[in-house]
Amino acid sequence: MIETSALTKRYRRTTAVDGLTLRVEPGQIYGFLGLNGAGKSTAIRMLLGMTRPTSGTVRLLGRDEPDWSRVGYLVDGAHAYPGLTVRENLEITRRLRREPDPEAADRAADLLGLTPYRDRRAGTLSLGNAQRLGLAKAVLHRPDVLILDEPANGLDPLGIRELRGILRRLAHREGTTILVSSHILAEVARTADRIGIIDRGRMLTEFAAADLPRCTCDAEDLEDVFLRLLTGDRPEAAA
Ligand SMILES: Nc1ncnc2c1ncn2[C@@H]1O[C@H](COP(=O)(O)OP(=O)(O)OP(=O)(O)O)[C@@H](O)[C@H]1O
Repeated sequence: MIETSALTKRYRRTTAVDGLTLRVEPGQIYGFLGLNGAGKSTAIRMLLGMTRPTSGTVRLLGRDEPDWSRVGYLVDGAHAYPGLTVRENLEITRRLRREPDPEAADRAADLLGLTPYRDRRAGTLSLGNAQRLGLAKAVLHRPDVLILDEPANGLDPLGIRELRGILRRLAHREGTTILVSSHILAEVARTADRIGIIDRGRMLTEFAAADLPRCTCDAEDLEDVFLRLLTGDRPEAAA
C-alpha cells in the first residue's frame, strides 16, 4: 500500500507539491500523470524518503518508516556503475537489497531482456538498455512496492510494450503495489488500473483507467482528454 496525506513540498518560490492525498491499494498500478513541472518527481522523491516534506505524511506498506528492502524504485534516470558489467551491477544490487536467491540477478536480466548484454559494461549500453538495467535493479528483489518515475524514458515501442507486460504481471499475479509516473496518458492508460492527474502540485482528478473513453479512441484522442483536463481553465496553455 502507498498512501500520502496532505503531502506538501515548498521551495522558496515554488510550491512543488500542494496537499497531495493519494492511495494505491495492494496489487494496483497507479498511473501518476502530469505535465512537465507538475510535481510528480518531487512527490515521488518524498514517497521514497529522498526529499523531506514541508508538511503532510507518507506511508508505505502501512508504515511511516517502511522496510526499504521491500521497496523497489527507479528515479532520476537509471544509474549504474559504468565500468562494471550488467551482471556485476545486478549482483551488487542483489547484495545491497539482501536478496538471498543467487539466481536473482540472472532472473532480473532475463525479465528485462538483458541476457544478451550480461557481459557488456553498463557504460556502453544504449539509452534504452540502460533504462532496462535500471528497471531490472528496481524489480530484482521482488519488492512489494514499486515506484517508477518515467520508466518508459528511452525505451523503444517493443520495450514499452514489454514494460507494460512486466508491470501488469507483477501487480496482478504477484500483488506488487505500483506507482508509475508519466506525462503520456496513452501509455499510462494501457498499463494502469487507476490514474491520478496532478497539476501545479495538486490532485486535479482521479479515475479508474477502465472509465477512460473506449477503443473508438486512439492515442491522440486520449491526449486530448488529458490536455483538456489540464488546460480547461487555462485555454492559452493548450496552444
Ligand atoms: N530542488 C528544487 N528547488 C526549487 N524548485 C524545485 C526543486 N525541485 C523541483 N522544483 C520545482 O518544483 C516544481 C515541480 O517539479 P517536479 O520536478 O516535481 O515536476 P515533474 O512533474 O516531475 O516534472 P517533469 O515531468 O518535467 O519531470 C517545478 O516548478 C520545479 O521547478
